[in-house]
Amino acid sequence: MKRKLADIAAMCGGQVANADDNNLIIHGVITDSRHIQQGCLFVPLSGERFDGHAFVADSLASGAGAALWERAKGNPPGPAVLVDNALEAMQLLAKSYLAAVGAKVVGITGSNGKTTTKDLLFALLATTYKVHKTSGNYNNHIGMPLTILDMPEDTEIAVLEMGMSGRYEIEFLSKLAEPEAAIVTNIGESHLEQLGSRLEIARAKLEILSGMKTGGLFIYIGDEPLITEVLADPNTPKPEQLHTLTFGVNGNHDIYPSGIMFLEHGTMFTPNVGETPLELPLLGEHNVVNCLAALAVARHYGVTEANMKEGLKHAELTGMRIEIIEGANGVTILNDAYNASPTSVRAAVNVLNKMKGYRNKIAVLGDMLELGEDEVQFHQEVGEYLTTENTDLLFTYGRLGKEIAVGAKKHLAPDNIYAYDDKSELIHKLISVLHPKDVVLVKASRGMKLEEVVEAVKHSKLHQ
Ligand SMILES: CC(=O)N[C@H]1[C@@H](OP(=O)(O)OP(=O)(O)OC[C@H]2O[C@@H](n3ccc(=O)[nH]c3=O)[C@H](O)[C@@H]2O)O[C@H](CO)[C@@H](O)[C@@H]1O[C@H](C)C(=O)N[C@@H](C)C(=O)N[C@H](CCC(=O)N[C@@H](CCC[C@@H](N)C(=O)O)C(=O)O)C(=O)O
Ligand SMILES: Nc1ncnc2c1ncn2[C@@H]1O[C@H](COP(=O)(O)OP(=O)(O)OP(=O)(O)O)[C@@H](O)[C@H]1O
Ligand SMILES: C[C@@H](N)C(=O)N[C@H](C)C(=O)O
Repeated sequence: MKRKLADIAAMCGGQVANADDNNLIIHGVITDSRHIQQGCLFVPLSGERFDGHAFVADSLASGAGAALWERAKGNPPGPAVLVDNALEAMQLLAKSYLAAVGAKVVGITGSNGKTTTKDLLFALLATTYKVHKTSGNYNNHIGMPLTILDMPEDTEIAVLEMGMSGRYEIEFLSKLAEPEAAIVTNIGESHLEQLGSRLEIARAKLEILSGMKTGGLFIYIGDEPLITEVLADPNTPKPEQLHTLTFGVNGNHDIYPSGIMFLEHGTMFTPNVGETPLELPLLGEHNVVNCLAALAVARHYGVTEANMKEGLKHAELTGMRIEIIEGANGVTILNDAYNASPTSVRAAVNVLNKMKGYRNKIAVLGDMLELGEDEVQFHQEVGEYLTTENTDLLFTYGRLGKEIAVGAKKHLAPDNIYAYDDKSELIHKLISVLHPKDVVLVKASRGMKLEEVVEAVKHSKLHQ
């Protein structure tokens, strides 16, 4: 975003203070004083550890053109826009800027697959339009506004990931961004602790309808009865003249794959709505499902089949989502360490199941967080999902990971199950049994930071 200081004040309902020149041109919005860019607007947010106001003077000294400043904090230390609440002002600024740019918005939510689907949709649309997308996982009440404020002035379509861990968070995001099209990827168990039930998760996800434009397009996974139930509920806020499309792997959806071939480093399939076989640079049937949702939106915006095929070839995917890493030591790693829930762990194990020609299939699984009171049962059920078909050796990490080991005893021999509370001990034992022809799946919730295991395995010298 590039605007005059006075215009920024008008856009966010603030007042300019301490400025020599109200027409000072501001480039971009930054919330971290450690990453100031010359001429930016510094926005002081209050978080769990800091109040950003403490860094306003430093930010201005480092080159920020101006800062938002909450009136309750007294006099600003330099050029500022006075507001009541910096975060709310930043959100309002984002909404105003989005309206000025006039980009069409596609909102993406769901328990799993938001980031992957966002990356795939960007790849498809970018063959035909000027597209902006959420970077990384910037999908909440701070990240999405920052994504919008980072959007180039000539953006035609903005693909915005909308995350939540409580009710009405997606309603807020949807009403801020006013999507013309929206995707719900699935209803899993993520953040069940806060929502209490999968029905509540479905209700939270379908809040994305509440801000949609009239005549908008809602695309959702057709296999999920909870979505169908909430969509049919007359109390679910939705726009006038809403169009809907369903996607899924079996045939009774609007868009489905008419054939899936699992390759070594990707997946090939032909969507029922096209003639052209598409090659997806991702493993797993679940990623074919994600791609179907993206294809539905791309078709809606007139992207040709040839461009879709080309777009997928060049898709830039966010790492740590079943990312294939070929270690120098010959070990193949499936780095799925970004996050985990029962649904996503099963999806990853299904990938392991289809991998052939490896000496050992090794699963390194850790705690799945925020699952609520049934967390032990969820972990044991994941353990029971492991069989000698999909897993030769199981390593678990964490208090709840131990429960995966308990469940795994249903099908795996006890000698093939190793449970650890200490990550370095797990790594030491894992490396001692690794062989160049092994494949290792690494997966747990974000809070478990299992990427440390990935790094260790990637760089280890094997003993065998
Ligand atoms: C506010 C903020 O951005 N904080 C980030 C910061 O945290 P930190 O611990 O450093 O400090 P504070 O938050 O207390 O700092 C307040 C501000 O002060 C700034 N500051 C600090 C020190 C300093 O020297 N100078 C400064 O200017 C600071 O920059 C703050 O602005 O850094 C952390 C590490 O990088 C960040 O993790 C933290 O980010 C918070 C958590 C955040 O929400 N960031 C968003 C931009 C974002 O989108 N992050 C996503 C993750 C989003 C997410 O978890 N989504 C959920 C679903 C939604 C759940 C929702 N209920 C929620 O609350 O998020 C999901 O499941 O996907 C990301 O980073 O991936
Ligand atoms: N459709 C799906 N069904 C099940 N698991 C999925 C699906 N899509 C992605 N996953 C898995 O879910 C995890 C998160 O993927 P991704 O980051 O794309 O989703 P997300 O919704 O953005 O996640 P988060 O809410 O944790 O940020 C990864 O392990 C990925 O392999
Ligand atoms: C990414 C973050 N919002 C998240 O999903 N948290 C998981 C449950 C974790 O903390 O590991």
